[in-house]
Amino acid sequence: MPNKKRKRLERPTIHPRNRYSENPPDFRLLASLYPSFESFVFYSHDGRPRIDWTDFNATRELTRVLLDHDHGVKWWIPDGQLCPTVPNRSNYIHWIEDLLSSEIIAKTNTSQDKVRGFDIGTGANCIYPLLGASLLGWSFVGTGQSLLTEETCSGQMVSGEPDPGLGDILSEKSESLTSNPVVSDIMKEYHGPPVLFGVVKDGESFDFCMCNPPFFESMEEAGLNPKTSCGGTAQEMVCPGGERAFISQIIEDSVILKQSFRWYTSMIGRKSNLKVLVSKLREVGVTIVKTTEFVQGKTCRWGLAWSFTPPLKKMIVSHLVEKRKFSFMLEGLQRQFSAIHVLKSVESFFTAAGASCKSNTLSFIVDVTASKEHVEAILKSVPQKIDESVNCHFMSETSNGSSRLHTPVDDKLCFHVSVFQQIPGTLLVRGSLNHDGNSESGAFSSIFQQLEEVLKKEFCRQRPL
Ligand SMILES: C[S@@+](CC[C@H](N)C(=O)[O-])C[C@H]1O[C@@H](n2cnc3c(N)ncnc32)[C@H](O)[C@@H]1O
Repeated sequence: MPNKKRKRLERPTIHPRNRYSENPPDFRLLASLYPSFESFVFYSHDGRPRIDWTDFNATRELTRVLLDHDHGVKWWIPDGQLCPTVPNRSNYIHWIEDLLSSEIIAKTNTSQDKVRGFDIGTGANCIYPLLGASLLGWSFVGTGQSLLTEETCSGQMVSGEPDPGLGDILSEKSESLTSNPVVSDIMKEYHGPPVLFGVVKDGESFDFCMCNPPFFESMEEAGLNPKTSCGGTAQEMVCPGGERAFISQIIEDSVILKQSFRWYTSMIGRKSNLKVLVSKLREVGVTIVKTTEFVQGKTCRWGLAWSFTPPLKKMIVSHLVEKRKFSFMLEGLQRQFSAIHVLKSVESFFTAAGASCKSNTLSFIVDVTASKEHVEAILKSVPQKIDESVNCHFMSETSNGSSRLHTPVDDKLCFHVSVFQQIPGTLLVRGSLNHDGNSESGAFSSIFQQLEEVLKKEFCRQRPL
């Protein structure tokens, strides 16, 4: 099979419970049912019905008819506001549903009968509360600068009578979005109105929060995709520092609010930001991190979730996927460096934490033995504070649902790291555990990720984001 094709097949796809996963929207049927939509549908040479994705009116009409036809929701947004795509946004809702039903962390007593969510930045379109309520019966509190005035927002939700519950799903909090002096000292990158801390009331608790953040730093950056027209005003799309600053603020707020939310989650638009934010979570002492990829057509986004709720250890064991070998590439190696420099740096990385190392410069291998204390020292070697009271478990989820978990090591860790030349300017670094063991595998994975960051910083040319 040609490489390109195989790659496409291996990509994660739409969430299996997404109602459009087996049956994508049927434009022909919708056009026959909704004359207002019919005028946007045209037929290509092969007879397939299409719409012009660069036409805001067409995408808005599609969203309107899908919400009406498949969710019983009457919906509309004014010209130019951010227009959501229903199948895409449903993926995030189903992922949260997975998190809530998984038994990775303890259930809390916030989880009464009805799931209670908090939508950061509901926007004029109110899409997440609408989908969460219509698909799963959840209730929401929503916040946002561009949340529509009460009459428009509730008008969107209740005018279609099919779901009487929808009127209750959203209580608005936009009035809280004034600057808050209490939080100003913790805002390092983000300089906007409060996000969670200062907005959530004392004693209030939620099953989860979710966020589709203002992704961009400027409107120029936001207008980069000429192939679609989803609208979006500056107030909806832009914040100083972009999504990285915004989600960093959610993380900092979560450190204060801790178990007020069972799960903190956010969508992320750039993979490079995912890595940075996962590192940040590692620093602040969360108990668990989960990541996922949302793919829908040509759009790819990432989901990040974390919690301060204690993990259920027994359940965690069953989630473990043992892995003894890890590897990464060092691409764009700066000219003056070669495999030997990298090998030396690998050795210093481990000896600096007290681990013992034996290098073989002929075969480009370093043998490492690290005690529990050395492992802890390596994991703490990231600058900035770490909450030492919490054992950290980092999980990432791949398209096939497998998970990686990083638990503290019980005894000592023995492994070797090899450096291979791939092509000029590119090295492969591979780490292999010398023996089996689940907890070793978890800790080793964390250490290896850290090693990757350090080596990339030291040896690779930084690409502009
Ligand atoms: C990309 S839009 C997402 C809108 C909608 N949730 C969606 O998925 O289409 C980001 C939203 O965050 C809002 N926002 C910006 N700063 C905020 C803050 N400090 N608190 C809450 N919402 C904020 C913006 O006004 C905007 O509506």
